[in-house]
Amino acid sequence: PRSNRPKSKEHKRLNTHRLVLQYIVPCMNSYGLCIVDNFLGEKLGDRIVQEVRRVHEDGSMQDGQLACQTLGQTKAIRGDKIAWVEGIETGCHNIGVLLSRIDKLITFADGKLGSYKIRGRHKAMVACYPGNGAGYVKHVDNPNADGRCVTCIYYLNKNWNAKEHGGVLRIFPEGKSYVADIEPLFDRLLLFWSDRRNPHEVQPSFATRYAITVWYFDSEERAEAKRRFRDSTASSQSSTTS
Ligand SMILES: COc1ccc2cc(-c3cnc(C(=O)NCC(=O)O)c(O)c3)ccc2c1
Ligand SMILES: [Mn+2]
Repeated sequence: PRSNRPKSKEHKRLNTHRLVLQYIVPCMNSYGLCIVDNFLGEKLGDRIVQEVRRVHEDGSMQDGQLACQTLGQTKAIRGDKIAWVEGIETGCHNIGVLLSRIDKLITFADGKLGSYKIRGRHKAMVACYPGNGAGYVKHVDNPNADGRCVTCIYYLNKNWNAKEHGGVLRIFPEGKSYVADIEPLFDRLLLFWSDRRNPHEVQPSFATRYAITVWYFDSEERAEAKRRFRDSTASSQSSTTS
């Protein structure tokens, strides 16, 4: 039957083109955030989950930030644990495939996402919220123009039930009367502007919660941020030597 005919390369390219131009671009420019469900399909999604689980079980994730240290009580709830991955490491091939698929979306969208010129990105951040009730307090990813313009998060959690497991990402779009509650569902891709337009929080998670985040740079803002950083380190050196 047609359904399992291997999709020709051209067929896939046209699908991506349509997804970007008819959905992602207009959605980002209107709402500043956009959800794509069933991004890669179950087979590839499963392979990525397996690789992320192994990264977690191998102990390659750094301990998360101190989520909360109630005074006196020694037990500190640690937040998300993370590992930075390029996708070329052994055992991370399918994470690499995910990154190249997101890169393709961003490349197709280039010049149409706001007025950004996207020429690069961070390594991927593979994150695990251990399910001990830790979340992530309300924050802005890029509050001070460090160059990051779009946050892309790929979620990996099958049978996630927010009523029971929590772990909802709540975005508070600046100046809007509504909030966006996003469940970290398997094979879901979320994109949103990284700056102050999108403060957000991860609500306490009560089951292991995996996500892969990539931040894309606007070339101009990134270059400017690097200049500022160089000047600040140069001036601090001169002050110490003088
Ligand atoms: C300098 O070293 C580090 C190391 C780790 C860092 C992690 C974050 C971060 C930011 N945002 C989120 C988030 O919003 N997740 C939303 C979701 O999972 O649905 C998150 O999980 C993690 C930010 C800065 C960091 C700097
Ligand atoms: Mn964030």
